[in-house]
Amino acid sequence: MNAKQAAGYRAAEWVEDGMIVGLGTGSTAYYAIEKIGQRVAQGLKIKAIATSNASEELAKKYNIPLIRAAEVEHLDLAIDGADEVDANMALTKGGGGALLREKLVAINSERFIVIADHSKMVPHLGNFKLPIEIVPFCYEWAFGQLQRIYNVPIEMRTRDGELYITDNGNYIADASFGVISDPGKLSHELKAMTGVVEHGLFVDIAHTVVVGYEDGRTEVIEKK
Ligand SMILES: O=C(CO)[C@H](O)[C@H](O)COP(=O)(O)O
Repeated sequence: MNAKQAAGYRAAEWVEDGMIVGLGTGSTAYYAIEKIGQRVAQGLKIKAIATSNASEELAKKYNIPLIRAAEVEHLDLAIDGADEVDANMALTKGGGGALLREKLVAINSERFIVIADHSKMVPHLGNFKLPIEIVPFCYEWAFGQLQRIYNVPIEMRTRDGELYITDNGNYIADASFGVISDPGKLSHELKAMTGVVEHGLFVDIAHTVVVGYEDGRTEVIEKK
């Protein structure tokens, strides 16, 4: 058992028969999906929506029935990882590039459970580069605007020497803010920029955080 596995497995216990569940993305969400898959094999009856092509493949591997958004009005539960979790349960997400689908699923879930190994718990967001998803069309303009407004190091994400393309066909710029003193304000500012599709700040969205430790212990933090 490692810290990510401890958190993922613990969160999977919240899943109950009949639920519609959002499946997150990343190495911690992997364990939640694995445990849900094991429970499905034992007879648990749920339906799920995956937040990335990778998680969809994983769900298929574990025979977790997938459902389309048109078939449901909302989700009962979503479980997903995070890159940083601050003292107010605000998050940075999107290290794995799935932030847009992850946010869409999280805000449409009755309960959003974040799973994180203890290293993700921070006093303030900003040490982890903030992923900002931007449209490919004239992306240089949105990128330039971000640089001019915030005057912090920002780089276009690449993979194998090419610009990284999200599951939605967009690009990602990663911004090093250092300390984000007001995540709510920054979240609104970024959302208002033309060319920005979404960003990785999740403010007032998480209901529960499950923190995992190397010895297999977990700590559950509920929103006040
Ligand atoms: O937001 C995400 C993907 O877009 C992930 O949840 C986040 O990057 C954490 O990943 P991991 O569990 O692998 O540390």
